Amino acid sequence: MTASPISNPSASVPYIKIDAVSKSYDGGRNVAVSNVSLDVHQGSLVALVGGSGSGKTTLLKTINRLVDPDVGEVRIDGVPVSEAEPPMLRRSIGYVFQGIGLFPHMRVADNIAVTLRLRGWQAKAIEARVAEMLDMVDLPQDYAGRFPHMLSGGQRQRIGVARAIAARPRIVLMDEPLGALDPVTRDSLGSSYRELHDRFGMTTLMVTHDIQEAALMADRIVVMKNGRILADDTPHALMMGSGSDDPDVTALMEVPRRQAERIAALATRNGPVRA
Ligand SMILES: Nc1ncnc2c1ncn2[C@@H]1O[C@H](COP(=O)(O)OP(=O)(O)OP(=O)(O)O)[C@@H](O)[C@H]1O
Repeated sequence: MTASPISNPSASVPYIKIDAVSKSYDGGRNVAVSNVSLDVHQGSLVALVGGSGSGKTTLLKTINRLVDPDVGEVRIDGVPVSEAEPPMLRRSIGYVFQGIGLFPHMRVADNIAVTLRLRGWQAKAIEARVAEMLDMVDLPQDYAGRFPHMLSGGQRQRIGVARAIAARPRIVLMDEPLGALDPVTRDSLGSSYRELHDRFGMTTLMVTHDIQEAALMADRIVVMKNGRILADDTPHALMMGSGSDDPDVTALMEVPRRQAERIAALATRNGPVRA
């Protein structure tokens, strides 16, 4: 029998364990991830941040086996993902990426219901869950009958999030999930997502370029550079400078701290505020 690493999650910690993982491309010339170890505890939301090409997406994909490491191992609830059939593993892990490929010939409702159908849900239950998901991502119910080409980029992105979490997976991997959204929707969907994440006890790894979003949404921020982890701590510790001495991390964490100060100052002054 094929092992199913997330069929029986227990309270054992860490829930996801990335152990000394390395991955390179082009016959070893391009090192994407270099000897990375990371523990993710059940119920936590961890943000992966770092410059372009720092290895965030590659690392994320080792969890649902879109990428298999050259060296090292990923375990979910103690079971190596290498023992799972990739299609079964992916069906049990929510995955959202920017520009997510909705099925163009399928209406929104059917796109959201893909995993539910694969799991054999009854029509009534599917209909109810689709309606709940549309509410969650703040789209009117009559969008259920639309095709993806009838939606804006941001609306498609919201359907991508709805599809990924419709079956309430225990693990959700998000790669720039809120990237195509306007700031108001981005903020609102980010908060709704965090609420659902907590309500349903999901465990989320989220790649984002927005450090402010990471600080506001995540329990922990992992900063990557050149395939390695530079820092891994709570937003508070990193913003207070106690999480890392690395100058890149300090510069990165200065951004939300200074923005928060400038916005707080705006509330008490007239006119532009400079940091
Ligand atoms: N399929 C691939 N084939 C060859 N090289 C790849 C492949 N995927 C990623 N890379 C390379 O691996 C490195 C890490 O890429 P990765 O996408 O993991 O970084 P990232 O931090 O997610 O970047 P970004 O923020 O720009 O999305 C980069 O140098 C990239 O060019």
